Amino acid sequence: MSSLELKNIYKSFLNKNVLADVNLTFQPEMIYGLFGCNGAGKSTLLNIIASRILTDGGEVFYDHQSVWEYDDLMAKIYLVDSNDMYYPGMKLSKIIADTAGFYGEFDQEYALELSEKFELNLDQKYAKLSTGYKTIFKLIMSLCVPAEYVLLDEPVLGLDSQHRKLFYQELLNTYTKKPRTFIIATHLIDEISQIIQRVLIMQNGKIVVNQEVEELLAEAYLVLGSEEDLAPYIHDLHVIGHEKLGNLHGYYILGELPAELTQQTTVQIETLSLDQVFVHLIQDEEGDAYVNN
Ligand SMILES: Nc1ncnc2c1ncn2[C@@H]1O[C@H](COP(=O)(O)OP(=O)(O)OP(=O)(O)O)[C@@H](O)[C@H]1O
Repeated sequence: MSSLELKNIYKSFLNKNVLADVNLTFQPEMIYGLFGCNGAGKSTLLNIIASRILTDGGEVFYDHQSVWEYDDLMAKIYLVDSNDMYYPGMKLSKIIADTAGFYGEFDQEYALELSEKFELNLDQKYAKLSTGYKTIFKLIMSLCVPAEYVLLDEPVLGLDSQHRKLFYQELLNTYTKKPRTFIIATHLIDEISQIIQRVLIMQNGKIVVNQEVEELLAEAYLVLGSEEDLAPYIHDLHVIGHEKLGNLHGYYILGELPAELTQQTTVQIETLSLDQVFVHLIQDEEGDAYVNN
């Protein structure tokens, strides 16, 4: 398996820059979370990688070959989003059989097993499925296709919590048995923080964070204390957020804390969730200081 390399990707709609010189390498066999506020450019980026929309500049390479020039390379990339990909009148069992015929190594057995787990009746026609079950069916297909890069744009939209949990479990199961790359664009950051290995954050069409989740969270803190206690340290730290409750100040910080500060008995230090890091980082004008491609 090779990495997928995005080089100098530009895209604008109606003279508005949506992607501005995106350079990024997706590693094989890695689960990525792709986060960003509404309109940040996540779907545009995934659609470009999957060749569903054209760029205004730049290219996507697999093993140094442009994926848009070779059909066999395109089969290595599979995108699931809110668009319906199937003929509405077709039975699910027929869609599975046809997909298996198209992709030689489609895991038909696993598709049937997942259909049972999700209680999906394969005799139904696609058009007759509820919104949630249409999503479930598309997700089942995404876990069974032999693509090396599976792109999931808001994959659990419309799924109840039990089905979301089951999907995350199955994604991890299939990944463990057959590692490949999943890129999951979602706003449900905390829900997937346990399954992703690397976090990508987009802001205004740029990747502003590209880091191992563990590494990012290992140095993400909320430091609580009085102004008097904290003032000597704060100016040397990367503060991404600040809150004040009466006399108590809370500073959201990325980076190593000075030992002297951590030893203060009147200062309280808490670790942050990925969602907390995202919320504060995205508001922080210096967010792009964390680019780490
Ligand atoms: N076909 C299009 N025509 C015009 N503008 C578009 C088109 N597709 C996307 N845009 C614009 O591009 C910007 C990025 O949209 P995109 O859907 O990529 O963002 P996103 O990060 O996926 O957002 P969300 O989290 O809301 O799904 C938005 O301002 C959007 O309005």
